[in-house]
Amino acid sequence: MRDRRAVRIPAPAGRPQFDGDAPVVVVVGGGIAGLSAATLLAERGARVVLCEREKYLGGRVGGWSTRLADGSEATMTRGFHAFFRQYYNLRALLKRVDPAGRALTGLPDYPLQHASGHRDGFANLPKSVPWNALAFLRGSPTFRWRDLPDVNARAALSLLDVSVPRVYEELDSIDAASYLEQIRFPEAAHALAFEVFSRSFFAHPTRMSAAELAVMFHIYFLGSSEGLLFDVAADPFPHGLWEPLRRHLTSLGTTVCTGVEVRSVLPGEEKRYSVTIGEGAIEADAVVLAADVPGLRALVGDSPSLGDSAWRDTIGNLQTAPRFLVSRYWLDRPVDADRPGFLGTGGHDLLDNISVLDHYEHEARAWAARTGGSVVELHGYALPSDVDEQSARARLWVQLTEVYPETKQAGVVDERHELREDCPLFPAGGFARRPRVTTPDEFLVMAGDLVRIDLPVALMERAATTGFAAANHLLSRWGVAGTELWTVPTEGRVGLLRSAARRWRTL
Ligand SMILES: Cc1cc2nc3c(=O)[nH]c(=O)nc-3n(C[C@H](O)[C@H](O)[C@H](O)COP(=O)(O)OP(=O)(O)OC[C@H]3O[C@@H](n4cnc5c(N)ncnc54)[C@H](O)[C@@H]3O)c2cc1C
Repeated sequence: MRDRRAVRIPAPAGRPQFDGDAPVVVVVGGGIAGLSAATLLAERGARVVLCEREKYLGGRVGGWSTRLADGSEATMTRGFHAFFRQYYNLRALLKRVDPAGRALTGLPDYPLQHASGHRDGFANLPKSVPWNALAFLRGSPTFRWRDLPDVNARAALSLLDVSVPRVYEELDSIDAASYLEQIRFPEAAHALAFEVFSRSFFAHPTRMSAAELAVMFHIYFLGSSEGLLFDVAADPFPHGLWEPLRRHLTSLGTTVCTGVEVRSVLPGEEKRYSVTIGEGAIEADAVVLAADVPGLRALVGDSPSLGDSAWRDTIGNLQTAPRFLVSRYWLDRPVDADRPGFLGTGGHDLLDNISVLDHYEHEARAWAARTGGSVVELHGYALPSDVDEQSARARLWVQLTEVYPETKQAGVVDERHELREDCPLFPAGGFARRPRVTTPDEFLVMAGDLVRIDLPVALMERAATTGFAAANHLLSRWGVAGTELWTVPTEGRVGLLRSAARRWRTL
């Protein structure tokens, strides 16, 4: 159930559908942002062409078939994803093809384990703020009451009064590491809760905006009653999520093209744009750019008449976070039965989390039941530039054996590794320069987790929210109704804490 204080942004008004005047819209990118935009536009009757460079949909949440050394067919994916309960807009997208909510399944907790042995969790906390935070503090071995006098209350209070977008004015100029130092949280707490968060943005805290970290804190701690509990995909992403959505789109008349790269968007002859796709071109009335950072930079670079020079500079200056490695192992024996489906890890050299897929995903569970083995995935984010792929793989494996010692004896049936560098970086001072949903061209819009929208949403939910917002913008240009959006409250929800923070701010 949605937080009762969640905020509804009403749908832009208009006629319910296009009637005989449907425009052609090309959506560039078949990740969550592109799929959200394409779905809403197609549902309103636009003639949508969705173009995705990879052979699969889902972007960074995509997956593909692979044959393992033992002859089994398996699905490799871009890696474990947590679908938090406050991802209202993403869930609205998935509901189109999964009305009963079977595609996602809950994990009981979000356990975090530090190399020193401390372990925290978020299960069984009260739902209301601030009792959830107080109960967490009471039960946490990492946050000890006796450490609290050392905390810089003034700096920490700004976390209690996060208001979006104001928090970007207050904190975007400093990086997350400096901010964490100002707060002076106990070291283990700092490493566990906050570095884990900032690394979930694929960046080391020194390279990430403190405002982005504070927004995460708001979304998952004090801003929403859903907290840090999440669901995972019960089936590999393509089977459970994206192929059903592809069928939904096709049934609405959308042309879904995978394995094709959009190379440029140029002025059209009969319509506003001519979109170059592979060797051909399509004339379009509007374009949604829902590509990742490298794709956007290349596409805009090859589309000289698109936007204006300030906007083109913004796109040209977008940065990606450092490389990250996802390693999946099919092992010849199980891990201990009490290992959680997902474990966040802190204080290790490269390892950020471990998931045991056969503990929650049907396909992996079937493979494990058939072979007596297990399927384990390791993530290492923000890899240092001097670490090559081979040594990153080796170090992640060693760290797995330290956290789950039973894997020392395991034989590897097969393994797959994905080393990528395609997540956006949100550096300190970068907020004002982020691209927005609207662009200097009225019928060119943007969507994606890199796109600025002044709501407390992040990652997959930012992708879905900006995707719907981009479609809303185009639809309202044509006088057609859009969709409502939802978000967790845009500011701290406990009046007392908010006024304390404000008082400190004015001192
Ligand atoms: C390992 C990993 C773990 C993650 N874990 C979580 C998590 O637990 N929770 C969470 O909320 N988020 C998580 N994320 C982040 C999440 O995956 C992203 O926020 C989200 O998927 C972004 O969606 P998007 O549509 O904005 O971009 P993308 O998924 O990157 O989609 C952009 C698409 O555009 C395509 N493209 C680019 N250029 C072109 C072109 N010229 N022509 C055609 N197509 C093009 C790309 O191939 C890509 O498919 C994780 C990411 C990774 C990598």
